[in-house]
Amino acid sequence: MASQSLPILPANGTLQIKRKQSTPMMPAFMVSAPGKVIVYGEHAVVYGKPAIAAAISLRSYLLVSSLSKSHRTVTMRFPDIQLEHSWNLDDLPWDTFSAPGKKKYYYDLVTSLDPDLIAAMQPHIDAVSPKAPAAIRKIHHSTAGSFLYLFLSLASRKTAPCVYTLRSTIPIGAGLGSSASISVCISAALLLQIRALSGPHQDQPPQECELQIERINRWAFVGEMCIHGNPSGVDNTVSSGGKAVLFQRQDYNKPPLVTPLHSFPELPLLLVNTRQSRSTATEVAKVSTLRTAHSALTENILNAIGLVTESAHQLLTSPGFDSTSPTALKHLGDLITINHGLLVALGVSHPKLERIREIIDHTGIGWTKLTGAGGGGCSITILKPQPTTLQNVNGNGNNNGAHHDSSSDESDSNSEVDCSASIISNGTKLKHKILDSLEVKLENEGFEKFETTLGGDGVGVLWPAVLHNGNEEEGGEEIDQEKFLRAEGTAGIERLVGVAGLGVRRKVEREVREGWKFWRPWEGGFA
Ligand SMILES: Nc1ncnc2c1ncn2[C@@H]1O[C@H](COP(=O)(O)OP(=O)(O)OP(=O)(O)O)[C@@H](O)[C@H]1O
Ligand SMILES: C[C@@](O)(CCO)CC(=O)[O-]
Repeated sequence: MASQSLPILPANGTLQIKRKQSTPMMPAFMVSAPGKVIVYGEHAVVYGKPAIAAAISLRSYLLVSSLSKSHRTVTMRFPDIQLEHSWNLDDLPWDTFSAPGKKKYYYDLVTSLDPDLIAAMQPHIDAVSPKAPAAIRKIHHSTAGSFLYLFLSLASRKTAPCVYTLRSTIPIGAGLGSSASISVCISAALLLQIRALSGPHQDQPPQECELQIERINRWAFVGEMCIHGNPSGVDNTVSSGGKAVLFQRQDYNKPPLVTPLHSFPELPLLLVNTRQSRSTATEVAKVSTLRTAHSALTENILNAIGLVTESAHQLLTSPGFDSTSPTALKHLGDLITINHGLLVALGVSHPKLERIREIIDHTGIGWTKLTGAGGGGCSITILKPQPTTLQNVNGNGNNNGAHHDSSSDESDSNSEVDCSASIISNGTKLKHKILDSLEVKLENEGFEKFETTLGGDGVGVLWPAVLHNGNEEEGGEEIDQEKFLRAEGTAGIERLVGVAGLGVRRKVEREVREGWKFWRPWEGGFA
């Protein structure tokens, strides 16, 4: 593996490539970007209200492998959706994308898709999975459209033939920003390939770091537009920058207001996937229909959601905010409950989301809401520091607002039995026991549970795609396409790419990603 440094673009914008030696091909490299949860404010954010969103530790990974010039192809290998397709580089509509008035540059702000460019691209999208069933073809065409629009906008006829292999640990279409995460990966990879990004590297000033993230984010937004039409941009913003943000987009012709929330606590989070698929576009359209039919009412609900977000923001940024204080956590938790109720009123919940909330409420372990577009997808639960007191384990209290109605007796009695059995002095053990019994119960009903943490890193780069695993002498482990494709499940992918994931039961420590570099403006630049 040729050793080659990341391209360096100095502040004055003149491109310099710092290389040990010139090599005919770029080394294989990887980029990775996180999923997100919207903690407060989904749907209302589409109508100009603020939302708070945070990165999670589930991520997408894109491996970029150059081919020799004789290949003349660009290939997507996206096994998560069983998509594999190659285009001949010379057949693509470069002329249309580079025509005067059409050509966009890496530093441009693109806020809408150009119908002429979409039309020029269409025959090449139609050629993708032509025989697949309609529902699958639709998914393939969205992803391929997003990839090709970015590729044709950022690359050029002279771009080296390449294979882009993508795998993600983020459940797709579950409200966790899987599409934004892949758009961020594609945008970052292409910008790195055309050398429009510097770093992340040592001594990178925070402003430059922010500029790089913004550049990736802008193009990721274009990718998001290809996948779901009218995105607010919140998902790609969090996926690019990581941690948590207050996000507001009042004018779609201008960049959104994004305020990083450095004080956002690294909260343990329980994520439950209904496994009920839905499309963000459909859920967003539902709210739009409701808004037309019941405009004043819907406007009030959207305003109320905006107030929920503002209240959380006020608390999170108040002097002396302490995320370990039970009062502060209860405030944030109450807002989760209220926000969920308002989303129910907008009609974007689903019986399966309600069932999950009911099961979790009965354990008293935390506060639950749907996250993202709803209509299925995932719920999030912010965990209480000490989930269940002796009092409510015994059924004498209900500190969670959970309705202990006799119709859900089964979950009640189960959790009571389980909790009673584990009334031990150590609250952590109790929490683990509740989480274990919850997992079984949720799985029995066909749901999938993830334990994760809020507020991690944004986009990262592994350049070249080699992990040293503490042993420089052996030259490291190269991540090639076949290894990457063979890695089994989330654990296999994370092991291969060098990520030690975090769960709610582990101590909150910085995740270990050997060789990976991240733009971290909140730490003064690079890390
Ligand atoms: N791992 C992946 N491989 C290929 N395409 C993907 C992958 N993950 C997401 N996509 C694309 O993104 C689409 C899902 O986007 P959608 O916006 O519906 O859901 P989401 O991004 O997971 O959730 P939300 O936007 O509500 O947070 C898929 O249909 C597919 O086109
Ligand atoms: C439903 C929505 O608010 C969040 C999707 O994760 C849509 C958007 O912001 O683009």
